[in-house]
Amino acid sequence: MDRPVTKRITVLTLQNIYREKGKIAALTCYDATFAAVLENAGVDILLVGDSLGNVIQGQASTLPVTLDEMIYHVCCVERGTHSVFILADMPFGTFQVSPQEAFRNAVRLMAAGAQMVKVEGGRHMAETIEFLTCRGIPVCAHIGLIPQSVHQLGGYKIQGKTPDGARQLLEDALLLQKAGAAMLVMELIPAALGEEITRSLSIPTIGIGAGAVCSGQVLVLHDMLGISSGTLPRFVKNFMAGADSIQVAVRNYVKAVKTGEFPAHEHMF
Ligand SMILES: Nc1nc(=O)c2c([nH]1)NC[C@@H]1CN(c3ccc(C(=O)N[C@@H](CCC(=O)O)C(=O)O)cc3)CN21
Ligand SMILES: CC(C)C(=O)C(=O)O
Ligand SMILES: [Mg+2]
Repeated sequence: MDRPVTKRITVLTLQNIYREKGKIAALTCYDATFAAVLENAGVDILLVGDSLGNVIQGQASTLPVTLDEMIYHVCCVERGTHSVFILADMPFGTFQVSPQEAFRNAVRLMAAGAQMVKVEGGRHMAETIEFLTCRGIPVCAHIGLIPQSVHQLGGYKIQGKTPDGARQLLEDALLLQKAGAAMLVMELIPAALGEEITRSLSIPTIGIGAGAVCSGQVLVLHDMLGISSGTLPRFVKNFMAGADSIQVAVRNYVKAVKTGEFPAHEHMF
């Protein structure tokens, strides 16, 4: 017999958690050992994020990360796990030129073991999201602070602060859902806007600095383990404080997300 296509949590499992109003706990992950720890601790989604440029490679931004590097880390995470859902970032420059080029590049991440790809950007990504979705590749959209545009945004600043900015982000979210996005990451936006977008959509929203009323939360693994260098964004909580192992810290994160205890007021804007 063939190797089973997946014994994993699927996009349907995520939709079920969402429909039953449960919370989705996601963390970034880049290697097989952490992947096994996170899977055993009950994390629902492992995001192989291009934040690996920062935390693995020591880069100043996510911009230098290549598709081949992303593929290598997706393979590592896939090998370390058997049940968790694997989401992979499309790195800078691999999906912006055309829907066709985005499809070719997304295929390589899916072949490496990703179950969904994530693309940064608002309404201008709608055509690409529709192109991929219609051809069998589930897509997670990512709006708000989009780190690949850091040089355009002028820093890692909160987005959607003005009434006009907030309205545009809500419109983006609705257009990306209409284009077929299966999920939406919202990064660094006011909590009230995160709530408004979450209530306006019928797909799960995953927040990072987007307040408590999201369908789920994500953090960079190294940030929540308290081992990242430099000053951390306010939305980060160190779950190693008061935990005596990484396993316990990750379990506490999953519990805190599922109960709605994280994020608390001090992690919001
Ligand atoms: N380790 C790590 N964690 C991340 O969350 C992360 C990365 N790397 N690399 C890519 C981007 C960059 N991110 C960042 C970086 C800095 C802030 C930050 O300092 N934000 C300020 C907000 C400033 C404002 O109010 O506008 C903060 O206080 O949180 C936020 C997100 C998120 N992503
Ligand atoms: C912070 C999350 C959402 C991400 O895109 C990444 O880790 O690259
Ligand atoms: Mg990313």
